[in-house]
Amino acid sequence: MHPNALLDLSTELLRAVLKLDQPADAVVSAFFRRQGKLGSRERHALAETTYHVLRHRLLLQHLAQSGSGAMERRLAILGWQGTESVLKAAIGPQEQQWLQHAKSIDVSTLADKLRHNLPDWVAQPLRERLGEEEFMALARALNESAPLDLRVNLLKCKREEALAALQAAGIEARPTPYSPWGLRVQGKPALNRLELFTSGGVEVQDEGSQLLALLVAPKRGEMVVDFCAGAGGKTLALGAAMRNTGRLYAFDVSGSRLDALKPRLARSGLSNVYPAQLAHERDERVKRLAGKIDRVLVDAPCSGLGTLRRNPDLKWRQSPQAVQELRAKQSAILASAARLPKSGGRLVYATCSLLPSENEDIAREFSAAHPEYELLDAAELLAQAQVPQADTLVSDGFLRLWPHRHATDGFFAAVWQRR
Ligand SMILES: C[S@@+](CC[C@H](N)C(=O)[O-])C[C@H]1O[C@@H](n2cnc3c(N)ncnc32)[C@H](O)[C@@H]1O
Repeated sequence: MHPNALLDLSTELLRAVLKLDQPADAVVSAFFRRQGKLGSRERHALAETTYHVLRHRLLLQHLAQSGSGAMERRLAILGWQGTESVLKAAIGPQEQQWLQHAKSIDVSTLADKLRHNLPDWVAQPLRERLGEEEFMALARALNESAPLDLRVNLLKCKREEALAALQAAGIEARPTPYSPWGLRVQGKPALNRLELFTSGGVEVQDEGSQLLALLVAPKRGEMVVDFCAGAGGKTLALGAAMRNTGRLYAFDVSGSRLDALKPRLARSGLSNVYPAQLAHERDERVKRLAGKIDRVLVDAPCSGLGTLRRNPDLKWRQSPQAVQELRAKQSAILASAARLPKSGGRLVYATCSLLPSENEDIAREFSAAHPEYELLDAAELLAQAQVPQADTLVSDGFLRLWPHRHATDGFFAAVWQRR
């Protein structure tokens, strides 16, 4: 495609994504479906440019003020992630000059906000929690792309065998530092045609998600509920940890998400999973299982701010009001799910948020209202699950994963045992 046309498409895609009325990945996929003729390199350049602009939106909008032409074109030029020669061929001498000038600006001299590229309402609680230096390290890590992590399905193969199969396919990978099930792949190779993947030997799953399943630690033959199973990332890990025995209920209010679990379930070889759509968190089904369950995972709906490396649009699409509403939902789901565990059973509340308001605050409120639940130390549980350096993953007894410290998405988990 001619460079001019490619830059125009990049501008058009940015215009659609920056409306921020839908998730960026959905807008990008729909755009590529409409532009069927784009080659893989061109798609890569457009997608990376879009994500770069979303990540560095405050800085790039600031720099774009001095240019001329459509704002989205200026942003596409400033954020261009395709080859330099394509961009050069697509822009005129005036734009070239402006770009040179913008690139010569020393970002470290600019206002704080333009360096961390987070909205104030997100930056403030994180800065309070981490202090200035570590907050900036987190902001940098959140603006990088996430590595590709896999979970080895131990029902199908051992981690070393999966590693060898990847190597034989020319894919470099190494064991993840914390999860005994994980492999971190070099680059972003396509995996979906690989026999290891199609036969269910591996699933794509961030190491942090794997650690959540390790905290639930379900055993053979147990009754387990994954209360917010979605497309089943954690369900699959739990089912494999149960060695395909017992009964694992995968609940969710979203039928379409549960539908997305089905092909993954088929690949995984699991037959102990029972997906069920709930009308709401107080559905009759929950009442029927009250007091009968060994382990319950509540992977609650949340702001998703721990996944900004993958979903940078969330920082612009979420709001303090939305988080307030989510908090109410989180408390209601946790309170209802807490009816399920039997005496001695385990309850895990987890999010992929970084905000204390969706994490420690919810967990502490729950502890205060539920004396029948004893808070367990996540570090001890992870150590029992053979996770190395477990104490470095935990603060005040809660699992607290941070992209800048642990190279995982941001995750939180609290674990209780019913007395
Ligand atoms: C963080 S996502 C779950 C991700 C999933 N556990 C995984 O590992 O892929 C939260 C899920 O909660 C579901 N949800 C929202 N409200 C719910 C409710 N009242 N009861 C049960 N699930 C709910 C959403 O549909 C969404 O799939």
